[in-house]
This record gives sequence, structure tokens and C-alpha cells, in this order.
Amino acid sequence: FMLYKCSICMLKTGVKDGPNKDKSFYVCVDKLGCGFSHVTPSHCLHHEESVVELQALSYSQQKQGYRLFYRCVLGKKAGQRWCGNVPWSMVRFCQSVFCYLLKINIYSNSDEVLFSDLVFYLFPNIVFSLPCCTAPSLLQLFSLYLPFPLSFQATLSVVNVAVLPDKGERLKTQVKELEEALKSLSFSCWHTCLDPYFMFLANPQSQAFYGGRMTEDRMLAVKNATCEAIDHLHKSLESCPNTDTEVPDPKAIKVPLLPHQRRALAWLLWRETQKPCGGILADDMGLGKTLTMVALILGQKSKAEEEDGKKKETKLKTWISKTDSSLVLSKGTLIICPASLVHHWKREIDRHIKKGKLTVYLYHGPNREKSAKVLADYDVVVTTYSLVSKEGPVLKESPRLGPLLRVAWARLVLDEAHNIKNPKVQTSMAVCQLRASARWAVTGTPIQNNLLDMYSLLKFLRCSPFDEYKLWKAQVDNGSRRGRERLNLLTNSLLLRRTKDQLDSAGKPLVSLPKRTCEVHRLKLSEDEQAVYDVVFTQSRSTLQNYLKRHEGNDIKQKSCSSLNPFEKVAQEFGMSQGDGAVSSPQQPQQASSTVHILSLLLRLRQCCCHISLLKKTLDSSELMGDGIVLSLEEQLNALSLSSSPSSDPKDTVTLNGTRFSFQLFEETCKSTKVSTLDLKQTGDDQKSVIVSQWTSMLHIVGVHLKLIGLKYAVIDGTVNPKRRMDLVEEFNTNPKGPQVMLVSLCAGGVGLNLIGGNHLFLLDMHWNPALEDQACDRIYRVGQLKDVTIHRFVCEGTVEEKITALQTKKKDLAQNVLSGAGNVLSKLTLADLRVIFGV
Ligand SMILES: Nc1ncnc2c1ncn2[C@@H]1O[C@H](COP(=O)(O)OP(=O)(O)OP(=O)(O)O)[C@@H](O)[C@H]1O
Repeated sequence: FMLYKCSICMLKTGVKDGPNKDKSFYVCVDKLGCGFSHVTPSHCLHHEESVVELQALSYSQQKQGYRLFYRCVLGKKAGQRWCGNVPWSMVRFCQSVFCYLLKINIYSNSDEVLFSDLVFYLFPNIVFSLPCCTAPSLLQLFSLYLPFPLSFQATLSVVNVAVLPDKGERLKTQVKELEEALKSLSFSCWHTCLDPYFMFLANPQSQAFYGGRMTEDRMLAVKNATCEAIDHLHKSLESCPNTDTEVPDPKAIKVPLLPHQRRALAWLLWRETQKPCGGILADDMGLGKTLTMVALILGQKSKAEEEDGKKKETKLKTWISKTDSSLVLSKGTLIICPASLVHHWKREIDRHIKKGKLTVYLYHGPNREKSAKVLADYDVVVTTYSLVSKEGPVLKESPRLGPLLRVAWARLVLDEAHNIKNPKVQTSMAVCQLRASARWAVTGTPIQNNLLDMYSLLKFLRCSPFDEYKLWKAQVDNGSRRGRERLNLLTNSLLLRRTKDQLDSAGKPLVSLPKRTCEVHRLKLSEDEQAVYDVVFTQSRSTLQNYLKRHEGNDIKQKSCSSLNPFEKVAQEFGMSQGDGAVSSPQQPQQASSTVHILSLLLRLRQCCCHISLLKKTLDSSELMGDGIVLSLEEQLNALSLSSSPSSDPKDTVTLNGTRFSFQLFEETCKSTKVSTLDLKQTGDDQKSVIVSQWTSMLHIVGVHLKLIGLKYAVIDGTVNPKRRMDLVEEFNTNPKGPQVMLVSLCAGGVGLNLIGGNHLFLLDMHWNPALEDQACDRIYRVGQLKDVTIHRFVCEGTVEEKITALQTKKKDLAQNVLSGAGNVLSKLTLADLRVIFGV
């Protein structure tokens, strides 16, 4: 434009794919195609996502100055001549012609330049348009440097403010606001993270150590990063408060904290001065973790208020762009929990904290608040895992984030954090993306299956460099002694776990809870039940035998890869064994076999131990998921074929794999051995019971029998909404005339329920995962329980239930070893386990 000083100059930019894409050409009205420029395409002021394809500079006699007209791809499509125009004063020709430049330098605490000349574009009418930034965008900047102590120097470097209608007043305010926001951001994080390197790498956007060709230099980098992080953890442990250190209760708390909670609070406060900032609170279930975390929130809030008061600082400044796509700073805590616990958090705060001391918002339901700015103003926002997983960018083309992701929280708390044990699922990825100064995982069962559970938590905590999976596998979860030592160090530094039966240094119990007794009822199936069981067992066993027979030759090979989940092998090859007639029944089509098939047979055997009528029922997908089973339709049908329909004589017999049984046995009203053992009336008038099963259909059957003996009961399963759950629990716990029995499904109702109204708990069936059962037991055995508690378990002799007991012990050992820092790893369900279960 400057060169030719024509009356009208145009700049045409190639936007279509091809050799001219992103290249710009001058087109002067006088001289066609008079020049060529490498101008980076800019974005439209009116359609921010859209690239400008035509610009024209024209001199206006009337205004005695130039104006720049622009049109973007969208404007062109819409048939507009121009999308708009801006006054143009040529001070310096920048990449995006019609905006002003703001240059910022960012310094570390030691005045080392982290970013120099960061360029942001400021528009006359819009504060910041992030998509236009060529340097790292503000969003990236925040996420990368959130924990840094920063200082800023901003200059409005290229602005001819005189041409603006308000002489640039508004622009100046905007720049000031940006500086303020950045300053307060660094202030709020100052105390938390002092080592840029550590947190920088912990960021999901940081560069990974592994990937591509691992040269010697890169392996050295891995080694250095690991050693540096390990050294850091060792050093940080030096300042860890000892196990007896207590801190005073925050002022606004209504009930006195229990001694172990005060000790936990000391530890939590310490962790918020360390890096990674936050950690894992893994106290046994029912030890009052909720109130402990609330005490932390409250304590830190009053501390911040005191500091603010001293500095006479007013409310934290926030800034948002017109598109509202920028981050909003918050001093609040975001709590993420299963839907069933949203009201529990609110209620705990209402019950135990003085009125008005913490503002709480439940981010839940269709009418939830959509403004990040409003949410950022609350002290506590409670939401669910499933809502967080929906917060990510909805469409690739429009990377708009949900409000929770647009807030930089002071603190993030994941309740029942084992929900993110699989790092690959959407929920885990979404919670890892959330921004916060401090990150907390709260769970009574941090390790349920294997060390991957622990990795997921470290990833969430951004415990760099161990949050990179390959590095974690190579340096920690590698079966070596060194790996175990590292795991122990990580556990000792980042995780606090106390159990209910633990004694403190003075030999006193951690909390004084009433007595807990565990009664194992050893049962013998009735003759009829045993007969049905045997039919199903024979079928399952021969199926496995066939599989094993075919692979006898490969036995050694199988042994050598026993660390693989054998079910995967079974899945691959099981199908070939199906030709054998022993497996197929007349009703059974050629079975498409897979791991899940054998697991579903096992599941049917477990059902036989509870009630034969369960065999008639379709396997419900949510119930199967509790077993880690996902059945295809075909597999579902196969599983169903076990529950054969009445054949030749529908009136009184049922045929199962060619054997006839009494029809009555398959009726819900028939008293199975287990159901008859549930002698609830005997437990006494002032006693209430909780009955747990992983199958809602079993709960239903128990309900039928409770009705028959006239006992009042309520049911909590996956279909009961959180509010109703809360009401049912309240009624059960506080109303002596309310339900005497609570039927709870293991997976849906296992977590977070406080059922201290009951003091007998019946675990009707056995689950592979002992952590789930423990969670269920802790519903009644927790702080607040006043009566002696009895846990009833059932084992049907000579059935798979006996084998499950052995497997459960194995899994418990794993969790115990890791959590105690003893570190012996690892047990999965192996082929050998299957052989034991089926006696082959
Ligand atoms: N200091 C206290 N004084 C009185 N009651 C308390 C105290 N701390 C906790 N409680 C009560 O103890 C019960 C159990 O607490 P909470 O539900 O927080 O346990 P939890 O450790 O979070 O268990 P889970 O792992 O099962 O979620 C609650 O009813 C809670 O109100």
C-alpha cells in the first residue's frame, strides 16, 4: 500500500487449498497485480473464526484519513461487499492489519525473561481476540505459566490513539485491566509453586519425554527429569508435619474437628505449599474426609481474606473478552463427585459450617448457571463427573469450552477419585484438563485393581514427569526394586491414608467407633439349587476344558506370558473350541465366544448361589459393568440361553441343558437358601439392616420376601435420583418408624451413602473386587455410628463363592502393599485362577 500510494489498494489473500493459500497479492486499481506480499492471513473482526480474504485501503476526503475495509470468507459467502472497516493509521504494518499491538514481556521471579515481546492484538471495539494471536494465546499462557511468579511490562507499542473516537481511553483501560488480571493471577499462585520446571512439564500441553526415536540424549533427559523429581520429593518430605501435628479448627466450623481430622488438615495445608500443589486424601471410608476437605477450604479462605485485608486488596479482578472465551480467575473450589453425592457435600457444609461463611453452588441439572464469571464468584461449586466430561470443546470447528473449563480455580477436589481410574476415558481426560492451583483426589480406595489406578491419580495431580504414561511405566511401574522405591516415595509424599483400626502414637484408636463384627455364614445349597448349579457348572467347566485342551501344547508359552490378562487370550481363541458338541445345547447356536462369555458363565454361577430365578433374567448391562463385562447382543443372547424357557411341560418343569427342574424353583417367591438365612426379624426392633447386592433383580426378589414378612423397606439403586436418595437416607437414618431395611445396589449405591441408621449389613453376593465390598460395609461403619455393627457375608460351600474369597485376598494384598509403601506388585485374574475356579 505504502509503495504505490494508489487511490485504492486491495490486498487479496488466498484462502482455498492450493499453491496460493495464505499468500497475499496487492491489486492496485491503477496497476493490476502490482505486488506480492507474505502477509500472514488475519481474521475478521466480525466473524472471528473466519479468515480475511480481501482488504482495501481507501482515502476518505471527508475524514481526512485512510480507512481499511475488510471482508472475510463468511462475509463473502453471505454476499457482503465488506464485513466492516476501521480507521487506518500507518505507524507500522503488522501482520493483522486492522488492529493494534500490545507487547508484553514476562519475567520470572529472578527477572529472567520467560517470554519477550509477546504480541497480542487489540481491536478498537473488542478487548482481545484470542484466535488472532500469533504468539502463544493468553489461554495457553495461563495454562503454561499459571504457577509462575510473573512480572509484566506492557507497552502499547503501535497505537496511534489519536485516531480513536475516545482518543484511546478505553484501550488504555483494557490494557490496565489485563495487567491487573495477570498480576493478581501470579499473586494468587505465588505461594504454591516455586519451581517452574516441575509444573511446566506437568501441564498436559507440555512436551512429552517419550515418543519417536529415543536417542541417548533423550534418554538422558528422562533420567534427569526423574532424578530431579525424586530429589524434589525427598526434599519436600523434610518439611512434612509429623503424624501428630494438629492445627486449630477454622473459626467458622460448628462442630469440633476430630483429632485425626486436625492432623489431616495440617498435612493438607502443608501440601498446598508443595508441588505438585495438592495430593491424595485416602483415609478409610467414613472417617469424615468431606468435612476435612471443607475445613481446608474454609481455612484457606480465611487466610486469604486476612492477607487481602492487610494489602487492602479488593475483589480479584477478572477479565473477559467479548467472546467470553478467556479464563476467569476464581478463589473458589470446584468439587467433582458422583451425582449421588452432590447433595451430600452441600448438606455437610450446611450442617457443619456457620451460615454465610461459604457460598455454595450446585452446578447440576438443566438450568445450571452458564456463566463462568458467575461460577467463579462462589467459594464452592459442586458438580458431577458426567457434567465435567461434557465441558470439553463440543465441535472441532468451534473450540468453545464449557464454563467449568473457563475458570482457573483456586482448588479442585475429586471426590471418590477412583472414578478416574481409567486414564483413557473421557471423564478422566476432562478432569485432567481443568485448571486449578491446587488439585486434590479424595478416595477411600485409591487402588482397586492395579497400579494404573495410581497412575491416573498422579496424572490428575500433574505430578510431572510421572504423569507421562511411558515414563511412569519405564521408571516406576516396571517391576524393579528401584521402581518400587519410587512408588513408595510418591505414596509417602503425596498420599495420606489412615484406617479406622489404626492406633495413634499414644496407642489410642484413631476414632472411637463402636464394635464391628464380621459374620461369615457358610451355607449349603438345597438339593434342588445344587442340581441347577451343577448343570451350569458342568457346562462352564467343559467349555474351559475344551479351550485348555486345544492349547495344551502352548502351555509353556502361556505360562511365560502370564502377566497378560489371560482372558484376552481366551477371547482370541475360545471360538475355535466351540465345535465340540459338549458345549452346545439344542437351544444354543454356535457361540461366538469371547472373554466375556466365560465371565458371564461365572456370573451365572454366582447367581445360582443367590436365587435360581435370577437365571431367567436377562443380564442387565449396568450390572455386568460392575464385573467389567460388556456384552454384545449376540453374547447377551448366548448368556440368556442358560435360562431356558419352559419346554415340553410348561406347567411344572423347566429344562436346562436337557435336565428337568421344578418350575417352582425358578419363581421369585421361592425361598432360596440365602434368602431364608436373611432372618431380619431376629435382629431386633431398634436395629435396622442394609442389604447389598450387585444385581438389582436380586434386590427385587429380597423385596418380595420382605413384603411377605411385613417389613418396611426402601431401595437405592442406579434409577433413584440424587435428591430422592438423600431423602430416603435421611428417613432411614433418623426416623425410627421409617424403613427398617435399606436395599442397596453395590455399584450404584456403594459410594458416598451414609447409612448410619443401620447397624447390620448383609452382603448377599460376592464380587471379584473386594474394594467394592469394603465400600459397601463402610456405609454403616463410619463416624457417627453409635451402635455395634455386624457385617454378614455368605459363602455357599463347594461353589465359586469359595474361590472368589481366595481371589479377593489376592487383590487386597496388592492395595495393602502399595498403600503401606511395602510395594509388592501385582496380581491379576490369571489363567491359573480360572483353572482353580473350575477345578481343571
Ligand atoms: N468432626 C465431626 N464431628 C461430627 N460428625 C462428623 C465429623 N466429621 C465427620 N462427621 C460425620 O461423619 C460422617 C462420615 O463422614 P463422611 O461422609 O465425610 O466420610 P468420608 O470419609 O467422606 O466417607 P466416604 O469415603 O464413604 O465418602 C458424616 O455423617 C459426617 O457428617
